Amino acid sequence: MARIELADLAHAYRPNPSSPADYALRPMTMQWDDGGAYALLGPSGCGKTTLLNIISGLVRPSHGRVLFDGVDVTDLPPERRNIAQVFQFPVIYDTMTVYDNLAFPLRNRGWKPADIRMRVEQIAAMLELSADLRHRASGLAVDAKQKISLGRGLVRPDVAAVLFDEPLTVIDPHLKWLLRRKLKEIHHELKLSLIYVTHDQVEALTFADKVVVMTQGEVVQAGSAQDLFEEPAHTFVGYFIGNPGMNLIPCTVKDGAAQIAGGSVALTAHAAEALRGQDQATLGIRPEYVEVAGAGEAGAIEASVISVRNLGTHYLAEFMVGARPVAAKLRRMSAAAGERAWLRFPAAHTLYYVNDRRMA
Ligand SMILES: Nc1ncnc2c1ncn2[C@@H]1O[C@H](COP(=O)(O)OP(=O)(O)OP(=O)(O)O)[C@@H](O)[C@H]1O
Repeated sequence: MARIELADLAHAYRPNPSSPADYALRPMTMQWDDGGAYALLGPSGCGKTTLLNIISGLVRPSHGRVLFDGVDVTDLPPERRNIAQVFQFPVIYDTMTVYDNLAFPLRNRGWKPADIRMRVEQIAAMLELSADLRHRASGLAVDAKQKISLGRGLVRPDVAAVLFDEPLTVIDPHLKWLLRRKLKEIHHELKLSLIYVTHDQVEALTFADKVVVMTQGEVVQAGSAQDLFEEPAHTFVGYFIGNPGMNLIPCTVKDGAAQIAGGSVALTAHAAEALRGQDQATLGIRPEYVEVAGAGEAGAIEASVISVRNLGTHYLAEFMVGARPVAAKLRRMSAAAGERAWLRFPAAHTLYYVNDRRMA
């Protein structure tokens, strides 16, 4: 296992990039700790696969360096980087048995047959493939084949890291859920460094200890599920994580308050200090923390109720505050669509952004 550092890394597929939009990856410096379980999360086209391929050596970055345990590997080809990579679709030898598929990476490195047997049986048991070890891979369903691919990625204990690029795409939803949990258990047991690429927030948040969120070629936050939920560092993290995502409401900063559509939300001393010198900001609050106040209550914002849905465990209500929609998840909801309501944004859960970055 290795600590992976990306030092001032950037990548453009086109020659002579001149504007930020020409880069598939914008300049980044970051570190992936030895033994960590990471997810790389972001929408299609944000640069996840490019970043993964730069770590494995399939793509050479146009700027910056890649270091494994402090050693510069930027110019090393994939086969000399000691990385295992699992792709979206199974990459296995159809004519071999499941056992031989799993044993292949170990035989290649000259392991003794008895050691191979022990390791293959351990990995097969973890992935519930033990009963299939003697079967030819060609006869198996696609999800069993993908389990073999996962096994081949995990079988070598000496790799710098195992990289997964959307590995559960071909797996049916129920098995997907089980395999995600399994991969997490395997991570705790084998202590491998894992980087798991996905565009699915549930997949990322259930698998990883640390989720690295990307948008438009940029890493905008790396943190635990709780960090991303409670304190999104960037408006993109706010609305991408959560269902529905964070409410983001433009406001005017004036007289110690955030002014929105005729109402005002008092700033804490910390927020007032952080927003000093700004006259415009964006107020962010998750639907989980929006509260309904009494009519005309001090500090409450007037809104119109657009829709209310009873989802069994809670109500999902949509309001309009001025021209902005605001979603709320509420335990109780007495107002109906078309009526007025007053909303309260508790200071402890109200964040402020300027140019998409969190200030307070
Ligand atoms: N070989 C290539 N040549 C030119 N442009 C590329 C190449 N590969 C990717 N790109 C571009 O780089 C950007 C990032 O692509 P990348 O595949 O890394 O994103 P991604 O987040 O992995 O997306 P997806 O989830 O759809 O695979 C996209 O604009 C894509 O069109």
